[in-house]
Amino acid sequence: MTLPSSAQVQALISYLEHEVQPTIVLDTDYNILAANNAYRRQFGAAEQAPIGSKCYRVSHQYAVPCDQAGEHCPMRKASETRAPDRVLHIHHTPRGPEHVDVELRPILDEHGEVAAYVERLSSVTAAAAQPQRQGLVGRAPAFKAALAALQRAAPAQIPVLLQGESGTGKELFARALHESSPRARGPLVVVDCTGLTETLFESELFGYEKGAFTGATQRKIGLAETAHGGTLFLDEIGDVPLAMQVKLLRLIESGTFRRVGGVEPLRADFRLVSATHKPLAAMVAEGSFRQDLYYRISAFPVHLPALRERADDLPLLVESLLQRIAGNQAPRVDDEAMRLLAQYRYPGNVRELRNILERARLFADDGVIHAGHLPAELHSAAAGPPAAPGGRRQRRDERAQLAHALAVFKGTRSELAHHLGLSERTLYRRLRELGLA
Ligand SMILES: Nc1ncnc2c1ncn2[C@@H]1O[C@H](COP(=O)(O)OP(=O)(O)OP(=O)(O)O)[C@@H](O)[C@H]1O
Repeated sequence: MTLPSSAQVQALISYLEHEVQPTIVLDTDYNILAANNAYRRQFGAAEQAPIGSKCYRVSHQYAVPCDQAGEHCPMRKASETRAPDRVLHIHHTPRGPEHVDVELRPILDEHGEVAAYVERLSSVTAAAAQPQRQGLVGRAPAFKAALAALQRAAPAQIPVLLQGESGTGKELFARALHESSPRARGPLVVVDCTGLTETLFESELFGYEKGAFTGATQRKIGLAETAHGGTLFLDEIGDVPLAMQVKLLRLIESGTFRRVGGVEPLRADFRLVSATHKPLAAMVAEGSFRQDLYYRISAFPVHLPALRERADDLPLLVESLLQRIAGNQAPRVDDEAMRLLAQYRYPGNVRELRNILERARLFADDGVIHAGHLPAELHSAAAGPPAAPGGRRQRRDERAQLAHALAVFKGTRSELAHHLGLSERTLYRRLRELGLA
């Protein structure tokens, strides 16, 4: 393989020097040949370019290329396809580990062989890979897949559907998507579609004119109008009454609506993000959700993993949540307590973990959370048979955990739901599904 002549490399480097995005030039053996000004500022140690170093050593502190360390290597793929590749990696940076969007382009020589690569990097601000006091944190593969999807969807206008169990961070993801989009300066308007009657839903979403109904003493602007120039987030869209779904469809398709009691068609320009924990496709099949609306809202579906699907993230989440709950007084978690936390299956996901930690830290007089500070269901989960993959075993575990919580919890169902990090409705649904109601 011929390397580009040094004059060619120099021309390329001088072209890239003033690119605003951090960029490096690599040879085919993973050596960094050059790094531009933006790279030195953002990723260079003491603003120095790591010329001559291997990229996997600099970015990952690996001794071998990424693909030999179990990660996707964009260079390997681009050398096979001779086409650009883009991946989300966790890079070692002067600020600690960070999610980085890596875009790699092969430079071909006159024989069509790859002679060098240009790699552009951008720090992902939507989520952190190290403990953080706010926003999304995570680094497990299932979390990275959801984050990579968010990165792809954010710059576009495409409607996004976030699907995940209660407490998986759907609202936090919607916020991150909005903040990473070109509409970040516009409003993010959250509509909770749960428990709204038809009339209430319509007046909330579209607003009403003065005198539209008894009590409408003045005009009210609806949430769709408020979202103009920003993002409209319809949380729990599976709960929208059938009769309202057609009006919602019209709003989404044409961007137009009428205030209740109004005649004038109005227009709102927003980006639509929806979320649900419900199986919308199955609801379409049984006729409780409109198929046309489903296709409209689900152009870009994103699966948000349950906490048990991203068990590697537990220590990172525990540390972040404790910082959020207790600030500088955040307690430590001892090994036995961490072992119990790691074995539990969290039907209420991150919200349930947060509630468990919020309670446990009130017992941590010596600044350490011990196993005895954790609720009974975590102890019984640890005493049970080891969890094995597979739906039936998982269902059995969840059933045992919920049955135990029901038996030992002293408060009301609504307090139990809060304790488990579930909404009351979700708790009732789970109990019904698991035959415990
Ligand atoms: N990846 C994450 N990193 C940090 N915190 C998280 C993460 N995911 C969820 N949380 C926290 O868990 C709690 C629940 O998150 P959120 O309300 O976004 O979930 P949800 O899926 O919208 O829940 P629901 O379906 O019940 O409305 C919040 O306190 C949120 O900050």
